[in-house]
Amino acid sequence: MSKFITFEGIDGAGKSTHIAFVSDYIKARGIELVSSREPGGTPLGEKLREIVLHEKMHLETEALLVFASRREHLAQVIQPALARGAWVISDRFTDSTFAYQGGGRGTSLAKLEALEQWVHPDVQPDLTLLFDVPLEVARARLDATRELDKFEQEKADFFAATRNEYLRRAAQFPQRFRVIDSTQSIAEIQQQIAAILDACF
Ligand SMILES: Nc1ncnc2c1ncn2[C@@H]1O[C@H](COP(=O)(O)OP(=O)(O)OP(=O)(O)O)[C@@H](O)[C@H]1O
Ligand SMILES: Cc1cn([C@H]2C[C@H](O)[C@@H](COP(=O)(O)O)O2)c(=O)[nH]c1=O
Repeated sequence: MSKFITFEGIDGAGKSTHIAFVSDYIKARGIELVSSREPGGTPLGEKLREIVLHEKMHLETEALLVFASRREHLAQVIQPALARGAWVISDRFTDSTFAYQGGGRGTSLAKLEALEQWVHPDVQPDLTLLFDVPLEVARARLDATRELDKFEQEKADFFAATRNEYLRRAAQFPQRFRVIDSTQSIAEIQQQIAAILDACF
């Protein structure tokens, strides 16, 4: 049976580091896997990603654009894959919108819930891995690696509110969220993820 798995966390929490591991772990069981990301995942979505990550805009414009990218992603990639029985992993999904646009920017959660109902009333992840770290740890990891985009340049308050909203949602939806202490070593985290995935097979 198909599964939809999402990876979440503040920038630098380490989620991208574990996607290859999860991908190999699932494929080793002979399962067809589609690996994607948001914003993006389709040619149109990738164009929207460039705009969202680099242009300044009204906070609600930003929320609308990430949901526009998601609508296309669902139609072109996620829903067809799930319908044929494949597993899908997505580097970010709607929890990112609640955390970044809702928690970080302060867009009304009721408006985001309305958009969620519009764009994917019948689709929710089966499993969401939330990579959780203190802001300073995430920031140090980012500074060590790359040029920062619009979100990554935000201040500590923004990321504190983003992280809080993630943790609030994890408490709200405990059946699908698994919170991973991402201050652990990569090997320890992989061991924890393997145990979580084993429960899905
Ligand atoms: N558990 C860990 N311990 C030490 N370093 C880590 C750990 N996890 C990730 N890193 C390092 O931190 C940096 C950021 O990791 P990664 O790109 O996976 O973060 P991310 O959460 O995907 O960030 P973004 O959302 O901005 O893409 C990388 O250099 C990675 O090697
Ligand atoms: C899906 C989604 C993403 N974002 C932000 C969060 C990140 O800062 C970037 C994506 O970068 P990554 O390195 O690929 O993680 O986009 C957002 O603000 N809202 C969303 O819905």
